Amino acid sequence: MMNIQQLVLASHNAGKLKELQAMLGDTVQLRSIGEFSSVEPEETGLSFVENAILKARNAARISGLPALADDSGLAVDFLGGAPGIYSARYADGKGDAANNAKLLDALKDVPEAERGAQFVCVLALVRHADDPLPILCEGLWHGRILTAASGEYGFGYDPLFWVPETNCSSADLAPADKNRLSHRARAMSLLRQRLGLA
Ligand SMILES: O=c1nc[nH]c2c1ncn2[C@H]1C[C@H](O)[C@@H](COP(=O)(O)OP(=O)(O)OP(=O)(O)O)O1
Ligand SMILES: [Mg+2]
Repeated sequence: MMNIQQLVLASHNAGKLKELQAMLGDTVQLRSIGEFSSVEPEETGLSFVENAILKARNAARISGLPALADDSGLAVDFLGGAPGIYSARYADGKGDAANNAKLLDALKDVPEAERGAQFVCVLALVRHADDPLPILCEGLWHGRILTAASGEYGFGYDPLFWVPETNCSSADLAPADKNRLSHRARAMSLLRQRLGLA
């Protein structure tokens, strides 16, 4: 459908770059937007889709390359879907450790049966900054929020996300296993199909 050898990844998150590049293999080279600019666009959208498109357009504009963006987050049932699109900013930009501490606190004394959550990932690919037809793919990953952190791999909320199918946290999973099961893996599998790479 589209022949892309080089894509700029519209993300300043090294964890995403690593995972997405591993999923794409070596037919597509992902270049980080960090090579072109250190300014992060404000994520003003009200949905994962809007923020993914906004980040992709911004990266395509800055780099002159086709751009892929990943907007993702954690939607917790007990919190009505929060932090959702605000996951990265949950503890006011103080980073992953503060986000995780705030989440544990928000779910203090909440019983296991009410600790359901899903990771959400939307990938948006634009051929150029003004592309009128971005390619959009989404993936969900269902799990539960643990009562204490576990695991060393991954990034973000991984130490708190219990994965039922493997009976461990997503930070306990070896990277190759997370990259087969995750919300990002599901979205990327759809994107590969759309691009004729599957
Ligand atoms: O597989 C994951 N494992 C653990 N945590 C995750 C995952 N996927 C997303 N997350 C969390 C990290 C961050 O708190 C938020 C994404 O926020 P999001 O704005 O999409 O990414 P970001 O600001 O880190 O980088 P950027 O916007 O430059 O791509 O959800
Ligand atoms: Mg962000």
